[in-house]
Amino acid sequence: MFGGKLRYDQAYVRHEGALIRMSFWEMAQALPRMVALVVRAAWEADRRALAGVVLAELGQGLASAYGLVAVNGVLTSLFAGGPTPERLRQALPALVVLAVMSMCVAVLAAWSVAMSGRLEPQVERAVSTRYYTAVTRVELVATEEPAVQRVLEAGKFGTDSARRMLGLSVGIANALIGMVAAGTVLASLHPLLLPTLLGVALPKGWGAVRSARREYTSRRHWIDHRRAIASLLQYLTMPHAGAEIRAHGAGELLLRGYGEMSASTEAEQRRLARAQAHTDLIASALSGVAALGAYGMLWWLLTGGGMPLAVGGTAVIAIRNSTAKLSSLVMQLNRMYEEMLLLTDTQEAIDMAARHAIPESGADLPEVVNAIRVDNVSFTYPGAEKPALDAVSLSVPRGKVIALVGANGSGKTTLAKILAGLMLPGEGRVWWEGGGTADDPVRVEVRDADRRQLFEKVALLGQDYPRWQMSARTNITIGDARVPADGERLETAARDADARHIVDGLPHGWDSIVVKGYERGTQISGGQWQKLAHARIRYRGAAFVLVDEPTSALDPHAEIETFARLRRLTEEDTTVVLITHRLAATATADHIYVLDRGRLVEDGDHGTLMGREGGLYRSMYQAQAAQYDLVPTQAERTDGAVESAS
Ligand SMILES: Nc1ncnc2c1ncn2[C@@H]1O[C@H](COP(=O)(O)OP(=O)(O)OP(=O)(O)O)[C@@H](O)[C@H]1O
Repeated sequence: MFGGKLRYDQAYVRHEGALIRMSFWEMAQALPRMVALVVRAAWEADRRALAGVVLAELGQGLASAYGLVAVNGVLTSLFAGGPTPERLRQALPALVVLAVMSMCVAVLAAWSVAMSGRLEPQVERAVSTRYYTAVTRVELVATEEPAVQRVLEAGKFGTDSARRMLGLSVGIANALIGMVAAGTVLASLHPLLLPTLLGVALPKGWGAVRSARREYTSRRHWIDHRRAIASLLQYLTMPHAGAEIRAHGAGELLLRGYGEMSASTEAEQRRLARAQAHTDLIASALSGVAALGAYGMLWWLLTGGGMPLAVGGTAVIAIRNSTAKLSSLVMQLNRMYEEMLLLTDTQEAIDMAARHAIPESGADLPEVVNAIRVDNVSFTYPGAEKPALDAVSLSVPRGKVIALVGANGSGKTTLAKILAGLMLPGEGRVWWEGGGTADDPVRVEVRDADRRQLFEKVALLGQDYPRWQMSARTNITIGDARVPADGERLETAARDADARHIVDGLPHGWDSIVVKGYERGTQISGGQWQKLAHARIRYRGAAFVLVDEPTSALDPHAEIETFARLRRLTEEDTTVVLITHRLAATATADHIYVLDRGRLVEDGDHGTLMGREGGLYRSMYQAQAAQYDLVPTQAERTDGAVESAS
């Protein structure tokens, strides 16, 4: 279904350096950096909440340590000589301290939960915003490079890791402080008891890291596979695929594919579970031996008379406390390690995005641009063998309709993207000209230009334009996100694009959501979507309007009307770059450029191009016109000649 296996893409994992990054040493080094990243995000989001969490955790540690000291006091009083009521009375103050400390721990734990609950969503938002802002600034052409695409895609999985890492950091801090408290008390009871704690901790830590690494490697290897399964399942519920799913039986094929692909995933899950069980067993055995050693040493100290019984009792409680904290620490470290790997991916994606970002500054464009000049431009898509554009030179003057014509794949859309500044040419130059004098205009080359200024001058209606599954209003006002939505502009744009009547017919007018399934949701037709898209470029009100097959879904009357409306834009000095296979519409264009396999092969107005015997434009026009019996095809002309000769 996907033309072959999608798993075990080891090369890419190695290429990204993920395996190197995952070494224990690398991760140990990365931990402070990642925690700092999370803490910084938390600090910027909500300082008071962060301070609250830190204080609550430190307070809990202190209270636990005092609690243990109090336990020691209680046990010492109880194991002392004398009558029982007397011993109980002596234990009372320490018991009160113990009760107060327990209450403190409970209150501080609740406070920490409340504060981290407040902080976590804010941290997630901060990191997600950083990631998505960075990704949307990447040069379009960079997103076409598989290596970049993969890093950017992998970064998506770590955006909520920051949130989880914050929760885990709090948990780890809590466990660590608890262990330090118990360790300090243990060391003060007898210095030999402390190293035994390490013996219990180390195997568990080793097991946790090993399992997390294994899970992560598996996730990276199977990333394409998981994506493919998700997209496959998505088709099953997508409204636009619904007809073929039912009528063509495509659903059965997809479900079969899902079954086969899931079987491979399940096998991998089984492998992981077996490996994890194996690792856990080894870690627990080693840790168990160390715990046995700790209790053995305690026994030896007690029997040898080196330690009073009461102190031995406190030591047992301290060891139990610290091993409970240790279990929680190991569990959380395991998850932390995995989340950290994911967050590292996000950080790497943000860094990669920054390296490929559209520059945020550049030369100012002239206030009024009189022409875009394309000079000997070639462009090859990343990974492609042949250029999509090959030494193309042309000019797009202000206030004209310029048509780009050519067969499928001849390079029209690519040229439009270059004109819009969305892609930079591989070779050649694109000049934006204006101001100065007619002989010596101000010229800014697209690579030097402030691209934000350039984009402000452009409105796009692509072949595959987005159908925003939002309100009818947003579908139009999203055309100009720089300013708050303007009702008057909205009405004018809708009227100018012949879209007002569509909105009148919607159950909730402008507030209707143009997709079913929401409360105010409704479905609109393909042509109605296209009219909303036209209204969107009207709303944008840019000097250069680039439209790619703008009437593909419109009925004949609407199509004729739409081309006329686009033509009328030139009366406001707007330039229209029109890509269409409907050559009746290009007949009225001011200038037509004809592309063939990436090269510019003809140009001129309709009359000039039709006068060119054997020309590409002429043959395409005639072939289309012949469908309506307007012009005889070449074959018909030849037949006619044969008939008249005979
Ligand atoms: N994202 C891409 N990555 C790689 N190659 C691409 C990409 N987009 C287009 N191409 C290739 O570049 C060439 C020009 O494509 P382009 O979309 O510009 O043609 P077009 O003239 O607009 O075609 P159509 O009339 O079918 O819309 C084609 O060979 C196409 O396969």
